Amino acid sequence: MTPLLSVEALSVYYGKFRALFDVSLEVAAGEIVSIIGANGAGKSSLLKAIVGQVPRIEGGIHLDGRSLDCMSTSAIVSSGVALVPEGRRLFPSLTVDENLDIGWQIGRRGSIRHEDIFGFFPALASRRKQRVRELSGGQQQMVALGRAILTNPSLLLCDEISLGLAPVIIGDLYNILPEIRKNGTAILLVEQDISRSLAVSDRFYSLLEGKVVLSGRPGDVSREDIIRSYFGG
Ligand SMILES: Nc1ncnc2c1ncn2[C@@H]1O[C@H](COP(=O)(O)OP(=O)(O)OP(=O)(O)O)[C@@H](O)[C@H]1O
Repeated sequence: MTPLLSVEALSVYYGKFRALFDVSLEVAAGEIVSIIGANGAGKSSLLKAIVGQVPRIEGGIHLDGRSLDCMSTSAIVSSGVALVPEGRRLFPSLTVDENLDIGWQIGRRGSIRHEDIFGFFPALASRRKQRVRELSGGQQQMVALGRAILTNPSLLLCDEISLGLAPVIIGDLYNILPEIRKNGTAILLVEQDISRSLAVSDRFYSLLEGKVVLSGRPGDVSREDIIRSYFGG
C-alpha cells in the first residue's frame, strides 16, 4: 500500500551546512509517528523540508504518491499538509477567530469547520473575540493547533507543541491528538519530551546529528536503546 507520506533519502542543506543525511521514513494514513532527538538533531529541518521551507534538499518527498519537491508552501498546504511551527507563529494582534480563519482560508475544504475547534478546545470558546496576545501560552498553542486543523490536513506536522508549557496543559494538548487522528489525519510529531510523544505514537524515528539511528514501535524497543539513540554513544 502507498504510504501517505514517503520521505526518501532526504538531505537538507543550509548553504554548505548539511543538516539531514539521507533520511528515509514513511507515515501511513491515520498514523501517529514521533521524531525524537536532542537539540540540533535535525527534527525541525525535516518538518520544514516537508512544507518547502528550507533552502535546498536532495532526495524525495511524496504525499499520496505525489511529489512535493517543487511545490510552493501554499500548494503543499492546499494538498493536505499543515504545520504547527515551533513558537506558534500566530498573529498576536488578531483575535482567536481571526487566527483560526487563516487556517480555513488557506486550507482544503473538508469535514472540519470553524466551530469544531471549540469542541476540541472548549477553553477557546469564551475567548474567541480576544486578541491572541492576551491568552496564556497553552491557549495560544491551542489556537496554533486549531488553525492547522482547520486546513483539513491529511498530514499534521507538530513541532515541539509542549515547549515551555505546564505539564497539565501539555496533557490537555496531547489528549487531543488521538481525537484529531479519528478523522483520518496522520500526525508527525517532533518532540524532545520522549515519554510524552512515545506514549501517543504508533511508531517513532530517532534522529542523531541529522541521521536516523533507530526506528520502530515504542513497545518493541527498550528504553535503554531509545535513550542511547537520543544521546549517541
Ligand atoms: N536557517 C538555518 N541556517 C543554518 N543552519 C541551520 C538553520 N536552521 C537550522 N540549522 C542547523 O541545522 C541543524 C539542525 O537544526 P534543527 O533546528 O533542524 O534541529 P532540531 O532537532 O529541530 O533542534 P531544536 O530542538 O533545537 O529545534 C542545527 O545544527 C542547526 O544549527
